[in-house]
Amino acid sequence: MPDVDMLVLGSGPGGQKAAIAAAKLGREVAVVDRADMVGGVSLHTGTIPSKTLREAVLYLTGLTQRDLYGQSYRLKENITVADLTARTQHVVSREVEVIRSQLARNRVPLFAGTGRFLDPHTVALRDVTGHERVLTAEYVVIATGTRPARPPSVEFDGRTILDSDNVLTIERVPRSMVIVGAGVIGMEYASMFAALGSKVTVVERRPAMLDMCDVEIVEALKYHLRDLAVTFRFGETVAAVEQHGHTALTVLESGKKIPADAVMYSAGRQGLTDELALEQAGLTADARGRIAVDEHYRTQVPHIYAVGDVIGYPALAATSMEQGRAAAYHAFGEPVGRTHDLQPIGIYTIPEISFVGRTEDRLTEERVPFEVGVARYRELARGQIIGDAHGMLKLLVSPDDRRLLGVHCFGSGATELIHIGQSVMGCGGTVDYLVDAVFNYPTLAESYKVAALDATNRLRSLDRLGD
Ligand SMILES: Cc1cc2nc3c(=O)[nH]c(=O)nc-3n(C[C@H](O)[C@H](O)[C@H](O)COP(=O)(O)OP(=O)(O)OC[C@H]3O[C@@H](n4cnc5c(N)ncnc54)[C@H](O)[C@@H]3O)c2cc1C
Ligand SMILES: NC(=O)c1ccc[n+]([C@@H]2O[C@H](COP(=O)([O-])OP(=O)(O)OC[C@H]3O[C@@H](n4cnc5c(N)ncnc54)[C@H](O)[C@@H]3O)[C@@H](O)[C@H]2O)c1
Repeated sequence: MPDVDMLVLGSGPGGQKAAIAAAKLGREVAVVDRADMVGGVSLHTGTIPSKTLREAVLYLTGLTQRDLYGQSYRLKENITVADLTARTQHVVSREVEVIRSQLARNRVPLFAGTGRFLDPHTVALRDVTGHERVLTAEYVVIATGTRPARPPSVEFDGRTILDSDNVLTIERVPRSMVIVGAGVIGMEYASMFAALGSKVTVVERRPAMLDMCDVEIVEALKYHLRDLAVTFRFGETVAAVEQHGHTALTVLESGKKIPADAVMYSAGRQGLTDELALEQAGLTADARGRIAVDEHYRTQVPHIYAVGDVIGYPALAATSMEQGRAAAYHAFGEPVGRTHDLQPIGIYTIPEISFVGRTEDRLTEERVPFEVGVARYRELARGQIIGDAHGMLKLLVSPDDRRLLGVHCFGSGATELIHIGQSVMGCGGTVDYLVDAVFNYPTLAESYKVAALDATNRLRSLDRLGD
């Protein structure tokens, strides 16, 4: 008899939800993680601290209030790191408590330490003192996440040369900053530091950024960030970063040199699989430490599942949670619905971006015809009230069956608003539902009705031509 039905390695969003789901099905389950990492990267260096920091930046700089109270409006003149991080510690410790108590009341023991395979059903758990205990399990879920990828030639010191882990512990807000990599992490931090008044330069190897998003929205984001003095260097690769006292000099392959108070690397992440002794379980990881899985999150060893960032794209907290639940349900024969195509993406840049479904570019590539309906916040009463003139909602509608193919949102509340579109899409609703629905007024949600009317007006012109 194995010691537990399911052993979960990692207590981030994926691991937590796998464990709770298994416990709710009446199974014996245990979770292993370092005592100081309960809640995972999501809680300690990723989602939660970065979003709490963003909230503090928006509040203290008054950035989003300037259209209302004037361009010089600020809540505080000299914003310090202490001002910015005051809430973070509180939020993180409360969340750790929530996770611990959720696990405890579902009778899921949390072992402090890290796990490594001894064989496909046996894991050695090692705590900080080096003490080891061995646990056997019928099923294992690997939810060990990722760490920032660090090029070996760059000497990270946590003061001037940083990654997204130690950017949270900087001593002062840098006057100038280079951000390497214009992925989601890079652009979220570029937005925050630009809002704080740092002179930010973003260096990105590719010719564009955030290519999963709507092109028009990415253009709008670039415009806003340029307005906050962000410089973009697309199609440029960082060759080296040199430290000169308190200044870091970023050298690009093109020969350009950029001096700055700080450099932050956000050039991808590496799966945390090197300490798992995967070979003992008959598993392997790719060069970026990722583990391959099937549609049920099973690895090539069928009783071992892998979920969350360790399996790669989309590498989000929300998707990791869902993968964890799906893996546990699959292991114990519980049916699980699949909503893969309708996972929303939320990017907390300033302003924020969110979307669900396909982009115009993808639909065009796939030769799927669509019509567009747009609502601009400046034409909504709520947009005027909150002083957000740049926000927009875009619906992509099929002219054949009038269903929504994609919803793209930019500006205040985008990451919340997107769920209206997600629900309509998930229930197979058409644009006509949104035309007929009555929304509270004045709200930003009203943008759905305005965009739906815009789309149907265009569809009507097409229909008339057809007649
Ligand atoms: C700066 C930043 C901002 C982000 N913002 C967002 C956001 O706004 N929204 C969003 O959806 N996502 C965001 N993400 C992504 C999100 O944090 C991840 O998708 C999520 O944390 C992945 O969850 P996970 O379950 O894979 O585990 P993780 O959260 O990565 O945690 C893995 C855990 O496994 C543990 N572990 C590692 N090795 C072992 C071992 N051998 N034994 C036992 N335990 C082990 C680690 O200690 C860690 O606690 C952000 C990420 C970063 C870095
Ligand atoms: N809001 C959110 O949902 C959220 C927020 C943050 C992070 N995340 C997740 O975290 C993951 C990691 O994000 P990320 O931004 O670190 O990685 P990424 O892989 O998405 O982006 C890294 C970028 O760096 C560029 N790059 C790499 N080396 C370079 C070099 N030497 N010079 C110039 N450019 C270089 C790459 O071309 C790439 O565009 C993502 O998959 C994302 O899903 C999600």
